[in-house]
Amino acid sequence: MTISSGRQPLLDALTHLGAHAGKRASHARGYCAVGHFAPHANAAHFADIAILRDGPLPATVRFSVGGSDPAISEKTRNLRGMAVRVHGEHESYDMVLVSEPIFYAATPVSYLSYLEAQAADPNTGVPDPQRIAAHEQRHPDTLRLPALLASHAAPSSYACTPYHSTHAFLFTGADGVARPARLMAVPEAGTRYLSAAQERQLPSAFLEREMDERLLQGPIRFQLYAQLPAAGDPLDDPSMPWQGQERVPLGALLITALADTSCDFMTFMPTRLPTGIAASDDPMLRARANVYASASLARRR
Ligand code: HEM
Repeated sequence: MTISSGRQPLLDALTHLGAHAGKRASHARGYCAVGHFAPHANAAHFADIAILRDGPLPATVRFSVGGSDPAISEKTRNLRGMAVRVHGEHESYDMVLVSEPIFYAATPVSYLSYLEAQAADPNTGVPDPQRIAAHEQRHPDTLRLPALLASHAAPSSYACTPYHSTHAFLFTGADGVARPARLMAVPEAGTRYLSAAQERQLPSAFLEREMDERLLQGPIRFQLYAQLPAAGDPLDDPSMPWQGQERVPLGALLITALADTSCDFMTFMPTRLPTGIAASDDPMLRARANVYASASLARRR
């Protein structure tokens, strides 16, 4: 069913892979949570913005499973998402993060080719292996994330995986200098993937109940960091892992309760940034701004 306008090739390609009317064209399965963000005492040195100076601020969060199918099994070895909006007094800050340090493609052209290669051939009902092979030869950047996802089982909980921005952003510090960094959220519960037995035995939907039970013990915590690049780490390619090990602590994100469907019609925008944080020249990040705005409009129709 058509939910796209036809003016956004990337959105059209995602939609063609099976988007459902009224649902997100990507990360369709998910649910909402609420909590707050407590900045680290020194975070404003790194990024001189009100959100990092003020006390704990309310946050709306959406956890999701990648893909366009709202009924996708939560055991699927694909990306998990954590979208966060920190509600500042004057500005909000959206962080749209995924459970691996890299994304599918280096550029919008490469991502479009990847999505088109995954589409079912109308004659056979399955993707055309020759088209996939031709795509992979032209765009080897799109091989990295699928290999990483296949190398381990799905996270055993939304609370037990790190999340990453994959893009670099520019953070302007108290000294007026803008420094590139990627965002990462590190779970205090540690990183845990499903065991082989859990992959076989768990029902396809288990994550919400797991979170409900976990929240009975208290808030779920993530430490948010700015990951700094090492020399040579690319600032404009989310398909490449960074070697940089240095991290600046920005604060703690606490999830206190699940919130059902309250965020369903919110659009978390990777470019909704407070003054003091700017988008980098990453062409994927630039492309996302238009796509998410169009997707959101289409979803509300
Ligand atoms: C040009 C490349 C990309 C395109 C075309 C794209 C497209 C989309 C679309 C259409 C949605 C649904 C938006 C809505 O209806 O509100 C979405 C959601 C999402 N995307 Fe992307 N995306 C891209 C790159 C990325 C990257 C690099 C990341 C990694 C951080 C990412 C992570 C997510 C997450 C976590 C969601 C779910 C957000 C939510 O829960 O509301 N995407 N994407």
